[in-house]
Amino acid sequence: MDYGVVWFKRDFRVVDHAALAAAARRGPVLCLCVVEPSLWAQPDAATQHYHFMLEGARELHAELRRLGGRLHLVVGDMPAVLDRLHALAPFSTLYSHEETGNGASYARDRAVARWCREHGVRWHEFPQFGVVRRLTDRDRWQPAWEAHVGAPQVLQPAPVFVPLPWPAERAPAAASLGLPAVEPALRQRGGREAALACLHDFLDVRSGHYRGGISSPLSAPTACSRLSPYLAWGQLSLREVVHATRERIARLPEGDRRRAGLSAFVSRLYWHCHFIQRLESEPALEFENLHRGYDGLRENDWSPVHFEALVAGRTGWPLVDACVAMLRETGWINFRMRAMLVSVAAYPLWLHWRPVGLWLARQFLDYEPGIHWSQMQMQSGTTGINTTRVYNPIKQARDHDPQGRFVRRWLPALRRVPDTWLFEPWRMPPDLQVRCGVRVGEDIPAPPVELESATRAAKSRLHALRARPEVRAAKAAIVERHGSRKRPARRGRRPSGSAGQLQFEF
Ligand SMILES: Cc1cc2nc3c(=O)[nH]c(=O)nc-3n(C[C@H](O)[C@H](O)[C@H](O)COP(=O)(O)OP(=O)(O)OC[C@H]3O[C@@H](n4cnc5c(N)ncnc54)[C@H](O)[C@@H]3O)c2cc1C
Repeated sequence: MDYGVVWFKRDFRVVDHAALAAAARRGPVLCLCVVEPSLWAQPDAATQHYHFMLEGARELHAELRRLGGRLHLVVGDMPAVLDRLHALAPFSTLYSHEETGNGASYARDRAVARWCREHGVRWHEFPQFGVVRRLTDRDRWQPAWEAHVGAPQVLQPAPVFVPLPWPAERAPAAASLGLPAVEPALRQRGGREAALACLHDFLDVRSGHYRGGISSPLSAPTACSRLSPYLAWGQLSLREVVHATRERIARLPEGDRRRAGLSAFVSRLYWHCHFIQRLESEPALEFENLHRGYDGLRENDWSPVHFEALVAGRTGWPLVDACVAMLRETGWINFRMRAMLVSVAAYPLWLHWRPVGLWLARQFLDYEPGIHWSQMQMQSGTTGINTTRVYNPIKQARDHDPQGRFVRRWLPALRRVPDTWLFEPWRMPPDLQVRCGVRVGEDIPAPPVELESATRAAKSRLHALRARPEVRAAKAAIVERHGSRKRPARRGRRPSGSAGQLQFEF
């Protein structure tokens, strides 16, 4: 009996699942979730990702049980799994969503495509986001995004299920995949139920605080949607979220704060796919500068001392260290604080984006390679098409945590530091350090570099490179291939130094 294999990757849901629907329309289906040890051994993989994925898989399994089937979990590298399955129970078609993942998942997909060709199996892949495979013209991207999110959700015909021809396997423990034991104690939980609760809570209530609430690390945890891990792991479909949001906007009265919040939120969903499209079109950007003219800028200056201070949350700049502490406990921080962390790493600490990005990929529960690596490069100044954005952690603290509530929550030693010294505690006079019982260099670290001069030196190195004729000349091609067309600059009147998505505001 012929059947189709539905391969669930980062799309653990039944709702709006094009691959499952297509397979079920054609005949019996076998639903597969493959734990691939070689992917979990990658340097961007983390225990929290694995557990979040399994939480989603468990709920998907329960959902498929209600439909009369099950999700079969198998451990092994995908081509080997397909070999085994095909030998025991031949099938003619493989169904999945397209994935724009890291280099290892891209190589794996190519190996699967090869396997399919060699075994006469058709592989049908369906877009999961508004990302276009083999996009030839960036001008066509925005209408394609709108067409994807505006299309009706895929209706699910009742599938007929086929069992796996070998006994059920258990998910391996994270440790046996080489993943560390620790994960953020307060991270979001995976699964469709938590995802829907998060979505509706945001649509109903929290979106009223989105505008004005997303920048401060104090208000952002509730003002932001917090949907990123559910989108990254496909426990919600992007289209489902856009539809629910647009329907809600249409029902809200004029002047309701949620309307503005939800409109701004939809534009973030557009950026979500815009950045993933960059990696889809340029897979090398995970490893190489998007603008190759910036090669050599930081590669040869790696400072383990700076990196260790950052990762340990011991840079001495309170807002930076508090963000690292929050990230360690929760697996999430807001956009502005992510950008600030990377900016501090890239400018005063002069660290290359790749190792910093690997560390952050493991810290972020919502790690989405396309957004992540594009943002790492943008905030480090190596895309060549974005304005240099440098976030001063002292100014950010004054603007977004003026009373020091955030830094004192995450850095207990600062609770004893008087308000006057909160933003620059390393400057406290020695007698005051004794009186408040906080010694710089012991209870709190001193910054490894002087912020202003180190940032100034970093910026001038970057600007010197950017001014070179060959670097300037190569910019146009990158804008053409990757620049956003959302708000095009008026013909012949570009603000100086701008191109593509310079108007990207946060
Ligand atoms: C260095 C750096 C790395 C990042 N890495 C990731 C990542 O791995 N995964 C990830 O989902 N986001 C990443 N972001 C973008 C952004 O910080 C997160 O999407 C956001 O903080 C997630 O919280 P939220 O869902 O509550 O966001 P909301 O503000 O509620 O946004 C809604 C959704 O829009 C998308 N989105 C929001 N901001 C952006 C943005 N700037 N670019 C692209 N998409 C956006 C996300 O899917 C998000 O879930 C990164 C940002 C920076 C500066």
